[in-house]
Amino acid sequence: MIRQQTGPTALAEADLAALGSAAELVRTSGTVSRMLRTLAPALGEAERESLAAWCVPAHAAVLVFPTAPGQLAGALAGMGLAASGPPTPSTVVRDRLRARYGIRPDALEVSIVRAAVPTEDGGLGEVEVFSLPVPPTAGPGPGPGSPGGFGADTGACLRHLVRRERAERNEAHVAFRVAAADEVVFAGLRFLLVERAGMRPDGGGYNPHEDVTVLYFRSAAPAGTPYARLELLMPGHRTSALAAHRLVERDEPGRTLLELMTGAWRTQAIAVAAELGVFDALSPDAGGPAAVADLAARVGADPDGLDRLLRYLATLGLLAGPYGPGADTYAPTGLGELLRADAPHSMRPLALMYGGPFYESFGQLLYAVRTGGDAFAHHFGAHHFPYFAEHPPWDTAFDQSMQASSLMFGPIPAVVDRPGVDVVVDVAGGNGELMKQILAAAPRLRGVLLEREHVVAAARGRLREAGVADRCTFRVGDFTEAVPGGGDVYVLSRVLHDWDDRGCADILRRCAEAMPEEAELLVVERLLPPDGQNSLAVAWNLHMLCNVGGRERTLEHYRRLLAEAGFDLVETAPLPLDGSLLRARRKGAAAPAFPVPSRSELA
Ligand SMILES: C[S@@+](CC[C@H](N)C(=O)[O-])C[C@H]1O[C@@H](n2cnc3c(N)ncnc32)[C@H](O)[C@@H]1O
Repeated sequence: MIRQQTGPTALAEADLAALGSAAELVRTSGTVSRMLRTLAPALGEAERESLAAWCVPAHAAVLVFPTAPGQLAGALAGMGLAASGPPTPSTVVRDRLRARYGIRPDALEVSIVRAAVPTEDGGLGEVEVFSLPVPPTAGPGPGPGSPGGFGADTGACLRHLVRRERAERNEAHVAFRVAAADEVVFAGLRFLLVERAGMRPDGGGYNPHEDVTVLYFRSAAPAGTPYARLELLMPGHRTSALAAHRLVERDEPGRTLLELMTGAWRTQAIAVAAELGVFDALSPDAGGPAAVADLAARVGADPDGLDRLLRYLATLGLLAGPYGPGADTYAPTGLGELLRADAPHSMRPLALMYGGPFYESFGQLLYAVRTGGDAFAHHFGAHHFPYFAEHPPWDTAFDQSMQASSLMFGPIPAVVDRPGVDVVVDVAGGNGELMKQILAAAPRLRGVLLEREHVVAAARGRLREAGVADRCTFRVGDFTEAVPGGGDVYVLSRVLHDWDDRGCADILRRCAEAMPEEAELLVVERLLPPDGQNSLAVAWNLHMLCNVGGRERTLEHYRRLLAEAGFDLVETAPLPLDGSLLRARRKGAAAPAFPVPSRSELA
C-alpha cells in the first residue's frame, strides 16, 4: 500500500492524493483493456481487447504544484518511489497552460520527473509527474471563472491556475505505448479512440530525444474526471499519423455541436423540399436540372427562400450545385432522387412523416423521457394508430412510409419459398409490400394478410397492382383477439417494436394459439446492440419511446419474450438497413418443418 507524507513542508494534500492515485493506478490496473474500462466506457469489450492487443500501459501522469524545492522528491520517497533521473523541462504542458491561462511562459517552469512503480503482477510501470513550482499562496486568489491574462498579477493568475487545474485535472493522463510500427495499426487505434470511444484529438508531436511520436486525445468525460487525457506513444517519427490526427483536430467541437443541435433544421429542410416536390421538379421528365428562378416557378416557391433552401440541401449532399452560368443551377444527387415520389422505394412519405406529425411529437421528447410515456399520444390526444386512422392523409402517408424501408425485406422471400411451405400468414402486414414480394417471387405460394380495416384496403390495392392479389386472402382483424390459423409460416414484421412487453406477449400468445404445431414464426426487427455499438436501432429506440410507446430490443430480450410465449428462437440472420430476421418455432417441436437456409443464403 502506498504511504503518503504530509506536513507543512510537504506537497499540498490535493497533489499528494493525485500523485498517490496515479501510482496506485499504475500498480493495480495492469492491462490496457482494464484501464480502458474507465477511460473509454463507450468502447465495447471486443474493441477494448483489440486496442489492448496493440498497446501496453506506459505511464500515468499528473501535474503537481510544489511550493518549495524537494517537496516532490519527498512525496515520491514517502510512497517508496524515486525519480529515475533529473527533471527535464516540459514545453508541451507549459504551452498548453500558457494557452489556457494566458500566463507568461517564463512564469511556467514546468518540468517532468519519472518514477518507476512496481506493479501487482510483478512488472514495472511508471508515473510521470509534471511539476510547476508556485510561490506559497498568500491569501485567496481570484475565483475559478476569472481570467488570468497578460498584465494581470502573475501570482494571482498562478493561484487561479492551480485551483482550476486541481479541480479539472486537465493534464492528468494515461499513456499507452503502441507495440507495433505499422501505419495501419496507428490508423486503426486512432479510429477506435476517436470514432468509437468519442475521444477528441488534442494535438501531438514528435519527441526526437526518445524517437517517439505522441498523439494526444481528450475523452468526452466532464472536467474533473481523474484521467480525461490519453496519449498514444508510437515508435519513430510518424508524419502521416500526426497529419491525420491534426486534420481531425481542426474539426472544431463547437462547430460539430452546432451541426448536431440544428439537426431539426435538416429534418424540416428535407421535408419541405419533399413537400414542394423539388426533386420531382428536377427529374428529366420535368425538365431536369434548373436555375433557382426556373425551379421556383416549377414548384411555386419564393425564389430567395428556395435559393437558401437549395444551398442548404446541397451542403447535406441532396443536391449538386450551385453551378452553371449564373452559379445558381441545381441537380439532384442519388441521395436526393430517393425523395422523388416515383422513385422505387421512395423515401418521400417518410420525409413527410418525420417533418410532420412525428416532428411535432418529438417536440415533446422531454415528456417522454421524464415520464416514460408516449409523447405522440400526449401531444395529439391519441396513440398514433387510432390518430392516423382518423386523419386519412396521414394514415396513407404512414402506410406509404413503411414502404420506404421495405428494402429490408429483400432476402425474406427466399426464406419462405421452401418445400413444405404453402401458406404464409403476415400478421399486421401493413401496406402489403412484404406479402407482394413473397407472392411475386414464389407463384406456388398463397398468403393471408391480417390488418386493420383501412390498411387492408391499401394492401389489397398494392397486391392487385402487382397481379398477385388472387393468391392472397385479406382478413380484417385485431391481432390481440385472434390470428388466422392454417399457415406454414407466420410473419411479424416490425410489429413487436410498436408494443411494450405485455403487448408483445398478447400478440405472440395469439400467434401461438393459431399456429399449427410445425409452423415457423419469422420476426423482422432491428436489434438493439447489447453494448455501445451503433445501429439504426439506437435512434429508433428513442423514436419508439417518443412516438409509439414501444421499444427496440436486444436479441436476448426477444429470445425471452418468445420463450415466454412458448417459442424457441432457432436462428437469426442479418437483413439490410440494420434489420434482423429471427426464426422461431414452438418449444419442443421435433425438427424444422422444412430445411433452414444457411446464413449465407440470407445475407
Ligand atoms: C409498423 S407497421 C408494420 C407493417 C408491416 N408489417 C411492415 O413491416 O411494413 C405496424 C402495423 O401494425 C398494424 N396494427 C396495429 N394494431 C393492430 C391490431 N390491433 N391488429 C392488427 N394490426 C394492427 C398497423 O396497422 C400497422 O400496419
